[in-house]
Amino acid sequence: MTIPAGTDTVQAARRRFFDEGGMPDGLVAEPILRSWQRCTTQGLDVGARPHVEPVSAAALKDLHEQNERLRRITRPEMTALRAEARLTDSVVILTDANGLVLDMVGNAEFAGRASRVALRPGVPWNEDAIGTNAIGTALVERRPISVHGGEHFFEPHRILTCAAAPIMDPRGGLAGVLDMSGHASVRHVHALGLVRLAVEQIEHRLLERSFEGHRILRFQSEAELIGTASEAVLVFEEDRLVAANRRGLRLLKLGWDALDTARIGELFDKIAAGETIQPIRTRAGETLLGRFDPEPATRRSTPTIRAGARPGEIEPFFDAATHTALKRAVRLVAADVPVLVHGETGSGKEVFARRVHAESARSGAPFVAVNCAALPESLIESELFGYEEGAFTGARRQGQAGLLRQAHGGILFLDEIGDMPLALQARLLRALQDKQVVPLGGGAPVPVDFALLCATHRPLAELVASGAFRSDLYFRIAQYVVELPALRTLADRRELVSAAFESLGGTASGASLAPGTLDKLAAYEWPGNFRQLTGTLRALIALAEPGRPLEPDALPAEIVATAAPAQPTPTTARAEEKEDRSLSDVTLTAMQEALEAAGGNVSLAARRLGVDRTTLYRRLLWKKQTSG
Ligand SMILES: Nc1ncnc2c1ncn2[C@@H]1O[C@H](COP(=O)(O)OP(=O)(O)OP(=O)(O)O)[C@@H](O)[C@H]1O
Repeated sequence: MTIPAGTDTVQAARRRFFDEGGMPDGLVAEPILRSWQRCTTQGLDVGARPHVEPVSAAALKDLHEQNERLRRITRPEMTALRAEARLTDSVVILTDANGLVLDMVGNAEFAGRASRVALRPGVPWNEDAIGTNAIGTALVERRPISVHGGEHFFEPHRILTCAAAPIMDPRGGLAGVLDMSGHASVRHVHALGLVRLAVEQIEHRLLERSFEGHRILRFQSEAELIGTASEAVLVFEEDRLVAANRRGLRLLKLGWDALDTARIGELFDKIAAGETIQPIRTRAGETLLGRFDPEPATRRSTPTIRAGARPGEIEPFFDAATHTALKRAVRLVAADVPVLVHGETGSGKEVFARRVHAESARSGAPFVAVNCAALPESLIESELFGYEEGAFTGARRQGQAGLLRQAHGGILFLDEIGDMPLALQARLLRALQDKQVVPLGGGAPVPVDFALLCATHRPLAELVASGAFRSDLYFRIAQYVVELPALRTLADRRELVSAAFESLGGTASGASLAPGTLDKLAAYEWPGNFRQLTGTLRALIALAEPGRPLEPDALPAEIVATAAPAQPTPTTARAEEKEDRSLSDVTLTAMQEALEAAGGNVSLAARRLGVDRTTLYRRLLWKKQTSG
């Protein structure tokens, strides 16, 4: 049954349940009602203020260290969803297995509001303390859930709309929760779909990295899904099932209690050993397709960080100019010439870099991607250069080799290089020049050999001019610059949308786009570029109902509102004038102060001043020239 979740309905349900002590049957979803019941049974007072007890900064630091693996494994999804969250005025949250918020990224303004109701790092959002909320309730229910406005137990939380999914480890334990939260006045229709897909990727990676050397069976109803994050996976020790992903258990109608007890012979008719995909028959009589991973002894040694495309990633498409740039970049990498990839966020800089790696002679060695903007400044140095035993409090016993050394033989991809702190730029330059790494805490220099690709969405040359980026490092890394186009500049977006829908498995899964929906998608300018396009299409595919084309009302509001393709029009010019006017109100001192406070980060300073970045640049350069 679909539950209408309008404000009035929820209010009626609240009155019935909390004021009259009755059952609001059919007025709220069952998981919400179950949660309200749990909260009242354990004595939470709906009229009181929620009891919030944040941990201290030191305890949060410890928790970050304890959850280092989880944080590292979820980083790609956090980064991808962060861009989505910025576009939808929301935040992405990672919690530990107890619902304690470890990290929060996304829209800074909403993060500020969320923090007023204690939705911030260091605060546990479990049901016991906070009442019904997506994080805590997903943990209890052990399944994805969204909690909107007044469905939250406590009154102050009605400003939130949250979608969360528990991250399960391959042994059936809870590893953490991924959540997207925004303001309840905006319904984020795709948030739950996005969070679920992200968690599927995370769980897949958790499993991949945990069971090397075991017998691993991968299966699905369609061969194309094997090898993607949508595959079902079972892990056996000898013939005993020891780990699985959720899809693997679901396809066999098993629960987590099957681990350590079920034997392969009880689950399937005899499966031939071998690495090729073959039909396999479950004991329940269903025929699926599957294959075993190569035996550990015959397996090539796997790099620490996987090469090529990310799991579940689609085959990228490139326009003709980008395709030519790709071929050139492959040749330059072979000649040891560093390449800088420039493009707006989501334009595919990392995808491009991975493709260069896949097509290069270094494809058999690791591709190590480092997002310089995602790492806290204090961590970048130790992550990149590694450290010796006991280099600092909290350092691991045996020290750590660092990412530069992990890239040995392969490609090091420094994403968002424009965000690297100045002090570290000097250290990086030295390592690149000397082709050796000196770990933190001393120790002998270690020679390294990797090809370098860097990427940024920021105008590096201008950062050099404003002193925020070292010119010597710039000339070292930007010997060849590839400019990736923004999607709005591509002439045929209709073809692009159709190809992406196909490639994401939309058609194969029985989904289709109504003509009006395709028109809207093609007319939209995609400010988040490929990331936003693929994210939106993935969410649409997840929402599709068999046999019913997706109508425009399934689209996010900003896409529905799209009219004819927008060209740079007088409106844009007017907007620029307006920005210039608002900037004239900002004094030079305020500009300089904002720039200093932002550590030389012009984008950040511009955001804080509420003006466009390029306009701020123009003013700064103009000021430089006129003051000699
Ligand atoms: N050429 C492409 N073809 C198809 N999909 C793509 C392509 N490039 C990027 N994508 C999709 O967009 C997502 C974002 O790509 P990527 O991480 O490479 O962007 P980016 O430019 O590095 O973004 P950011 O600057 O925000 O880090 C990818 O996960 C992928 O799904």
